[in-house]
Amino acid sequence: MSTRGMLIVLSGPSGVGKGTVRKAMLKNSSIKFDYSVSMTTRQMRPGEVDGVDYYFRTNEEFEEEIKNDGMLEYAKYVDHYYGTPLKYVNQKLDAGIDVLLEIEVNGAMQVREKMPDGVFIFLTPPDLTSLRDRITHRGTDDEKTIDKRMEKAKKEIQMMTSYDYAVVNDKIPNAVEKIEGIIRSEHLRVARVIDQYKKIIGD
Ligand SMILES: Nc1ncnc2c1ncn2[C@@H]1O[C@H](COP(=O)(O)OP(=O)(O)OP(=O)(O)O)[C@@H](O)[C@H]1O
Ligand SMILES: Nc1nc2c(ncn2[C@@H]2O[C@H](COP(=O)(O)O)[C@@H](O)[C@H]2O)c(=O)[nH]1
Repeated sequence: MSTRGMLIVLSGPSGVGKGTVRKAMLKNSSIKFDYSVSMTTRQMRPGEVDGVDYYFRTNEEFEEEIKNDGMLEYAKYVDHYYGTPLKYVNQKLDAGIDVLLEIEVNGAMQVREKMPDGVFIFLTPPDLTSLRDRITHRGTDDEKTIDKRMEKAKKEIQMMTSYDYAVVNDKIPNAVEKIEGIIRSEHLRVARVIDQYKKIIGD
């Protein structure tokens, strides 16, 4: 019997660099995981691809998914729905593959309730000025939206105490190295590997 995959939840304020760090890990790292593509009702940004960056859906379609118990978690963030389709996550975990979710804090707390053996990592900015600079330089949001995201960010950072780990994204390679270290250590937890030893030690 293969061991169930590990669920890794990466949260942190919008613009802190979650996507950048995840892409760096998928490209270079010896750590293997699949990324769960979220569903959202927000507008597609230039360069984004449906099914790759998000599943872009209407409000009605999203609410239908909720009604059909199709979401592991969902939340409203700055006027739009965001959520994690449940089926993909379960399929991968059942196949022994680690899955990474990149989600905001309210959704992460729903996942904590449903899948408490997940690993919950909070990515923080070095400070709020750098955070604003990152969102601004990304060039995807107008000033009003940036203000809303910064207000959210302050509240989200207060939620860091509900996570298992905090990683500062000062430089991308530093953050990647720390997250890789967390994942490696988490794989060694006795609770995760005990099934493999049952033949030797008995039940
Ligand atoms: N360590 C870093 N130093 C400087 N800039 C960074 C760093 N990490 C990411 N960035 C930049 O910050 C911007 C936001 O990064 P990214 O889109 O990955 O954030 P995010 O947390 O995934 O945002 P969202 O949650 O809104 O999708 C990008 O322009 C990215 O290049
Ligand atoms: N609760 C969830 N939050 C999600 C999900 N996918 C993304 N997000 C978070 O939303 C904000 C805004 O994202 P953006 O792409 O519009 O900048 C950010 O904090 C994301 O992490 C999800 O499935 N569930």
